[in-house]
Amino acid sequence: MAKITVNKDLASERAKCEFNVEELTNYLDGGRENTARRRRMEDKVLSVKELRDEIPEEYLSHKEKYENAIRKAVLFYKVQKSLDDPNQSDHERIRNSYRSTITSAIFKDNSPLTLHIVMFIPAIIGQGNDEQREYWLKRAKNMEIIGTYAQTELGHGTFLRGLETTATYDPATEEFVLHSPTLTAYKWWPGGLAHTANYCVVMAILYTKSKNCGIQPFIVQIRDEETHMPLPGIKLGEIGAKLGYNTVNNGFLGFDNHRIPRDRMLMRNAQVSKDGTFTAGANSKLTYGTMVYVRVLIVNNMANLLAKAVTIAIRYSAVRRQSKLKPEDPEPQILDYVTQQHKLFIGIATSHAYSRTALWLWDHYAKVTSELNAGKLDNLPELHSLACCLKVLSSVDAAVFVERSRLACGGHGYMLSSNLPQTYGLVTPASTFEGENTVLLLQVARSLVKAWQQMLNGRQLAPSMAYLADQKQLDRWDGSVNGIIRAFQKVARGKLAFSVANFEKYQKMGLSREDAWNKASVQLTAAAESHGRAIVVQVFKTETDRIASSLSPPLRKALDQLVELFTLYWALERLGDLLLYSPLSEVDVRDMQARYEELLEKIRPNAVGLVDGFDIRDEILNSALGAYDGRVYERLMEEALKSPLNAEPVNSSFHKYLKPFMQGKL
Ligand SMILES: CCCCCCCCCC/C=C\CCCCCCC/C=C/C(=O)SCCNC(=O)CCNC(=O)[C@H](O)C(C)(C)COP(=O)(O)OP(=O)(O)OC[C@H]1O[C@@H](n2cnc3c(N)ncnc32)[C@H](O)[C@@H]1OP(=O)(O)O
Ligand SMILES: Cc1cc2nc3c(=O)[nH]c(=O)nc-3n(C[C@H](O)[C@H](O)[C@H](O)COP(=O)(O)OP(=O)(O)OC[C@H]3O[C@@H](n4cnc5c(N)ncnc54)[C@H](O)[C@@H]3O)c2cc1C
Repeated sequence: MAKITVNKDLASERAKCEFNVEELTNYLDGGRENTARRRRMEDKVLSVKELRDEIPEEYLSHKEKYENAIRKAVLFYKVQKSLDDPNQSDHERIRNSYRSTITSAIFKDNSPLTLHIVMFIPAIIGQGNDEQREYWLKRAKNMEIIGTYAQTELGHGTFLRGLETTATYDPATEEFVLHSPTLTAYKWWPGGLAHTANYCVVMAILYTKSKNCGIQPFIVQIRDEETHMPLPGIKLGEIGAKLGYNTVNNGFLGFDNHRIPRDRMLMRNAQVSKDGTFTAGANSKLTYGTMVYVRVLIVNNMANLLAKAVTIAIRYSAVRRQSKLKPEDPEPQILDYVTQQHKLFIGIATSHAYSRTALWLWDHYAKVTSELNAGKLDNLPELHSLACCLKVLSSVDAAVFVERSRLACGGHGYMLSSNLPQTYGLVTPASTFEGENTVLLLQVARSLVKAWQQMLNGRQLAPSMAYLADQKQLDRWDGSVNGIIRAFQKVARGKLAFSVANFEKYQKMGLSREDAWNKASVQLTAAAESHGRAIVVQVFKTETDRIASSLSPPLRKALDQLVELFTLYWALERLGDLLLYSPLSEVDVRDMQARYEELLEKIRPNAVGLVDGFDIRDEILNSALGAYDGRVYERLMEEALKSPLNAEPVNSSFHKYLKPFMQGKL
């Protein structure tokens, strides 16, 4: 293997690191064997030359980008399949791939098959009865059919009960008639729907015996399996260029009285019999299960995307020298500016926080799902609330810290060759898809208000809300991590109490329950956000303590510093709340600030080691600024030279427009 020359600043950063980077990687992967397995997979995928782009994607047309993405998606799927361990359960397969970011090496803007894997197959698993699973899963898993999840419409994304697509049962032919009565009823957004999928799970309002039976899932063929032409009665297309996700092939879909057989309604929960009799499921919200599943996955996805962005920005900050700290000294590495450390170290800590939280949530999800399969529904409301609030917080924080990483790279962060703009394009839609964030916070608030009433009635609360029942005030400020976690719980409790009181006050003033809720909703969402913060700091701390206990002291110390930094960062961000709901004094604030600055200083020598520990290969980072060797300037120039405009010294537009214009001839 050719020896790589590493930028000397990066090399000296690596020499300074106080812990063993490989040990950190193994910790993040969940063990040495998992690291080895992940790397083997990466080696294998990256050895396929055809999966690499000859021309940078950004110089392709919209159409070429899609065609190139499809070409690679097919090949990538085959390589992945050849590495699959058939003995793993679906749960293990997903859990073991939580650190896999290899997809990013192939697609800068995500794959057109994402929805097939992430929603179509899970919808069949979660919504299909045993017979339907048997038939459709085999076809979907073998890629004999490609599907997507078609729920959102042009006129409605959030309000599912307001969907306009109808599925009307016709007992005479034992078929459902799918129809889009208006333009706003057109399905709009589903990934892969435009030109990739030939099937989809369509969420539509079921009518049988002239009764609205609510939203139900239907598996619908939309294109001919041979010719790929849209079937009669189906209108399909692409929704156009977007901020990101441009290779995901998001589409629209309209139905003109399109008929499908009765057995195409996914009938795990609710059923329609041949004569049109509707049997409701145990809980109508089980129909929303696919969304819960994806919200859980998003938390992990956000942690990985943030790890990518912060790796790029930290390495760049070690290489980049700018301005002067002291007049007599040379220009320092920008990483020596404490403001730069403040911008970036929180990104490292946040990625750790959400990757720990994601695993914790995934295990919780798996437990509740197995209970649901056994007919026990008691823990569904808590799971829904947790998935909503952790999806919201992870997506908001990832978007903020990815963008901050980009800004921290100055002008070069604006270049597509840094891969930071595209990474932002991948994190920011997560605040909207799978439930718009404000709307999901309102769902969390709804569950908190309910819990509050249960507490007043002396009933036991779900474990993640149990802290609400602790009525004891904090008698003194305890600035330890555990002390701050308790203070965050007091904040969440206090804000909830305040918003419930106002909600009730507005009703007493004569507002309807709905209007009072709307009027109190800014406070309610703030209480929901605080609840989420309390959960994340607590899970981050307890899970790190639990898993890191066997690590070497230097690594343990570095992880404890990240947990403390994360906790202090949010305490300082939320000073107003803490001053209102905890016994925090001005002196305590000054102490916290001093400790925060001390932590930045302690983390500084380990910063490059910490991002190296994420072990994200250059091919995955795809960044001129973030490569392992730190050849930032050389790579920027190499990438610039790939611009098609640099293929010729004089562009034809000079002779056509500029020259006549400058010579007054145009
Ligand atoms: C760690 C492991 C990780 C492994 C990693 C593996 C690698 C995988 C790589 C990929 C990873 C990530 C993928 C990233 C890419 C993802 C691409 C995503 C593309 C996007 C797709 C979409 O966006 S699909 C469309 C999504 N749409 C929505 O989310 C719509 C949002 N709206 C709603 O959910 C509902 O309308 C809303 C909940 C807002 C209201 O519903 P409504 O029927 O009106 O209900 P309410 O009246 O408000 O409430 C009634 C009661 O129902 C309860 N409830 C609501 N929802 C649920 C639910 N889902 N489950 C359970 N209960 C629910 C609610 O709480 C009320 O209860 P109450 O008791 O009456 O109060
Ligand atoms: C990249 C991307 C990929 C997507 N992929 C898919 C897919 O594969 N399949 C699919 O079905 N869908 C998909 N979607 C659609 C996505 O799920 C919806 O955009 C999302 O659910 C939000 O709905 P909306 O766009 O209708 O927003 P709206 O609900 O119209 O929200 C607009 C504003 O109104 C506010 N608002 C709405 N309702 C309330 C309320 N009750 N209280 C307070 N405020 C409210 C929101 O907070 C927001 O500020 C995708 C979207 C994106 C961006």
